[in-house]
Amino acid sequence: MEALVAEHISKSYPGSEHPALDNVSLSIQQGDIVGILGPNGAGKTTLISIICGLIRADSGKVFVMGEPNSSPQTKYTLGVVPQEYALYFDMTPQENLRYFGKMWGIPGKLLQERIDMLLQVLGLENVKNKKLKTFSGGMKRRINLAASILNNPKVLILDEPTVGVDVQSRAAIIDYLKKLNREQGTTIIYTSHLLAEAQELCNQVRIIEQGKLLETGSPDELIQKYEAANLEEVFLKLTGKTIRN
Ligand SMILES: Nc1ncnc2c1ncn2[C@@H]1O[C@H](COP(=O)(O)OP(=O)(O)OP(=O)(O)O)[C@@H](O)[C@H]1O
Repeated sequence: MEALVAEHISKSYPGSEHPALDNVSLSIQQGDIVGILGPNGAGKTTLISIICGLIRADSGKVFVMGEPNSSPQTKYTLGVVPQEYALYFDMTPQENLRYFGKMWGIPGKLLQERIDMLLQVLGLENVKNKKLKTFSGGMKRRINLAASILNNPKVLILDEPTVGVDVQSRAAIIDYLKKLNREQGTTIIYTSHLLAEAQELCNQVRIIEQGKLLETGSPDELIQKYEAANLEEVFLKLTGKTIRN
């Protein structure tokens, strides 16, 4: 079954010359780890925001686990880790996670077990009683991730989760995403412009540029198709540009 289907999504922001998304369709199978890859401004955040229902597309439809993304069910099946922190900096990791857990209606004992597990696997045990305002960006990202997965979503979407984080946090995040996928079968969809990281993490990638979906496939399929050494080279052959230009 498909975890996510997006059909013919288009979106133009008022006043901009080019559409942010131009007729993008995606189909993502349950249990996949999918990288939505493209340079800055490609339309990744816009696409994710539409999938999550944060902004409206001009046209097109999105289904999550077979249900329209506007259905109340989606609140429980879809988890989102935004680029910005949705956290309280005057509270500790424990307090933040308890707050979010209560919001989800997770019963107290189960909630504490989940919080303890997440703090441990994300390497935050030793700072669990310190206020977030003293934390590095990478540590805040890890708590952002923990807050978004407390509710055990079937589909998890992350917007550039490893950008600007320290090496240790990056490894903790990547390892945890792999574990979540392996052990719970969580479908993981993440945006990135880090092609080497995506090549290592993802079994499927979608390449977007200037609002258009350019390629779909596994990293190996695309590397073969473009006779490339890696995904960086696939992107170069596909667009004539490096991803950072
Ligand atoms: N609120 C907005 N108003 C007007 N234009 C916007 C808005 N948000 C994004 N855009 C434009 O839409 C296009 C796609 O932006 P988007 O943020 O979706 O790309 P992105 O791939 O996520 O890039 P980044 O990696 O920089 O976040 C860009 O040209 C951007 O300037």
